[in-house]
Amino acid sequence: MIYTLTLNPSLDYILELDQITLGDLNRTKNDSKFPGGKGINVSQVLKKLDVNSKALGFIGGFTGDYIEEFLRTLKIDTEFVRVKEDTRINVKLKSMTETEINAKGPKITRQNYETLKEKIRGLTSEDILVLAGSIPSSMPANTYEELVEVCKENRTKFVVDAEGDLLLNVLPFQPYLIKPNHHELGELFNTVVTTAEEVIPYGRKLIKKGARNVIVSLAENGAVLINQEYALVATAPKGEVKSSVGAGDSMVAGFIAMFEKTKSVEEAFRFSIAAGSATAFSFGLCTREQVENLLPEINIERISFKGDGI
Ligand SMILES: Nc1ncnc2c1ncn2[C@@H]1O[C@H](COP(=O)(O)OP(=O)(O)O)[C@@H](O)[C@H]1O
Ligand SMILES: O=P(O)(O)OC[C@H]1O[C@](O)(COP(=O)(O)O)[C@@H](O)[C@@H]1O
Repeated sequence: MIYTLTLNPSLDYILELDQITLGDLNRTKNDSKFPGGKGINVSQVLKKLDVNSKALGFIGGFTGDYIEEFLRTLKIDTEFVRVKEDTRINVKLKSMTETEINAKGPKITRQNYETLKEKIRGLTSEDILVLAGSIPSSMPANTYEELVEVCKENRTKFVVDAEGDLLLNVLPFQPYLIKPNHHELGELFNTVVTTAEEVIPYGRKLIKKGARNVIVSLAENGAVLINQEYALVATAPKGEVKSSVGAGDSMVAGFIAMFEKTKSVEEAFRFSIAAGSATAFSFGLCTREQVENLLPEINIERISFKGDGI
């Protein structure tokens, strides 16, 4: 079974405006609400790709009710731990550029955390856990390390999509896949990386630290997959971006869905890019049909590291 873990779910509130003036009254052209948070998005895209998963994490208040109800109508299994405060609302401003304001999230008590941890202890070597997104600020900074340690003990394969130290600190536990975007990769090494060529050496450093596969996404410039043996450099399809919220999460879901089916890293990678772009070209998340239509537009070049050391 695939489990997704969203410690900090969100109700994403997407506001479209022609332009935004700070300090002034602004009115929207369109607005929409989506249940979000990285793991929840992964579960939703998996479902669209006909793959079942169970969503775990913390949920609270009226925003939490909305998310649970939404997932129920999509027939996505959930086993959330209820918390007292409301699940956060993340504001996404879309005008000439995209601006995001992600809230810090509700208070999580020690007891809430223990209840969640008990669920993670129940996973086995047959399961995959996707740990995705930020952690509420009331939780200890080493939360992900503690959880992946449990995975390691139970030989549960795990995938991590998180930023900064949250990501760096899980690497010694050998995540099967991590997916920083190029900004996040640069921040890990106090530098700026923009091209596939610049990404590869830093991606290899993450492999050296323990990751099995690294996908670095480059938005409209595609993505690079790096592992011990090779790098795959892929282009992204061209299209009109409606909202790129959830594009990265769609990549993670696309990779897992196709890898489970074919066990081919290259096919899974191609599918993951198509899923990311299909979401960027939609309001909300991609559909299977949109993903399949984009597959022929993706070119992948393989660079072998044989005899190159790491
Ligand atoms: N403007 C775009 N045009 C085409 N594809 C895009 C665009 N933006 C995002 N994507 C697709 O979504 C993937 C993830 O996007 P990115 O913005 O890098 O990740 P994240 O959402 O994690 O920040 C990219 O690798 C690409 O396949
Ligand atoms: O947990 P974080 O890092 O605050 O991110 C949460 C946000 O990420 C999202 O899951 C989108 O992520 P991506 O655009 O990286 O795929 C939103 O739905 C949500 O608002």
